[in-house]
Amino acid sequence: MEHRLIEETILSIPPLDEKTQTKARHHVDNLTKPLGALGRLEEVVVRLAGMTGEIIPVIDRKMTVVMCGDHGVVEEGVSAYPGDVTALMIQNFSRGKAAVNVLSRQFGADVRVVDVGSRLEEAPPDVWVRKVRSGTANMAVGPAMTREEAEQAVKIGIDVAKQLKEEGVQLVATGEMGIGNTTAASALAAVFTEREVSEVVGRGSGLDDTGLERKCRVVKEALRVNRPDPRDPLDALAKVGGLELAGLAGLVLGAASERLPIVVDGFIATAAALTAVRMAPAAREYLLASHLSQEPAHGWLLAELRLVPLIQAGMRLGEGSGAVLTFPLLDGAVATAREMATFADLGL
Ligand SMILES: O=C(O)c1ccc[n+]([C@@H]2O[C@H](COP(=O)([O-])O)[C@@H](O)[C@H]2O)c1
Ligand SMILES: Cc1cc2nc[nH]c2cc1C
Repeated sequence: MEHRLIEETILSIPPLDEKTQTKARHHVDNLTKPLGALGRLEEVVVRLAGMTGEIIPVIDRKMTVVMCGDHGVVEEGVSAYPGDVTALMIQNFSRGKAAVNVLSRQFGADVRVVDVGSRLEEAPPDVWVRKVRSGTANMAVGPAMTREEAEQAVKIGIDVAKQLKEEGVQLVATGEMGIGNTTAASALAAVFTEREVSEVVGRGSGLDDTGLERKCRVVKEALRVNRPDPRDPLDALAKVGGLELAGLAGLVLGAASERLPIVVDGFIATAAALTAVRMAPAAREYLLASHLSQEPAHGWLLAELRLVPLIQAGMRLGEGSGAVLTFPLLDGAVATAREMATFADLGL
């Protein structure tokens, strides 16, 4: 089983439960409000019903998984921040002091930090250390990692999803931390959307104009040197992806196979989700898009996934912060389905 974990997981992703979905639609349509008046919240309830198989879904136990990894390509000067910030932020997550921790506390969710490939040598005890390697290699000169390493990181993500299911988690959010990872996400976006590099590269954590130009050149060079195959998502992940991106792709596959709803965070998390969906189209059905990032290519990735984000707040933080911000909206949506009167209750 172990060596076939990825294939088995892909094959075990069930389609949505259409009967339950139809019943949920019927229930929502009979609530005491004009038809469709709760807008996207209605769609959320109906989709969650199809994913979970419950007419009124229960999503009380939510977990944000923050996958962490470092990027060799940072040595090309593609980030506004030094690579050391990845390790510092892992410690910050562990102390509960990052934005994702604060927002998760605010909205009653938990955070699980998984180090798939940072350069941090000794992680705090609550961090799940599943390190495939200490950072990727510089994709501008060769592949970021081997195919085997990418597979290993995907398997880690699948395992994490299965463990969360066993713990009783009912919804997962995809977070990431990795200085340089918008370069990897842009490269994957170029591969999967076949758009020009200049269209898919943005300022990441805050590059100036010179930095942005340099980042474009580096992504072009990485694609020229590695020639990632758009029909082979694992090849693309290995050559121009990242360890936390591969981990998140695995998390999406694993969560979908367990019928767990997945709230996708920003640009990097969406690039990972699209990679997972290219591996397993059925996984798409389990995704909810949280917000629209400031990164210019995020909208195109969401369009590829046929997802519409719930929030536009000009965010570009990552960590799962945007996904966690949707939790009160999701809870509100489910509460209306659970607690509102129907027209039949009013005798109509
Ligand atoms: O999620 C987003 O849309 C997003 C957009 C820009 C930057 N980030 C975060 O910033 C880091 C990557 O930025 P950079 O410039 O180092 O590639 C990484 O840790 C991400 O979590 C995240
Ligand atoms: C400080 C900092 C925090 C982050 N959180 C996610 N990406 C980040 C990037 C930086 C630079």
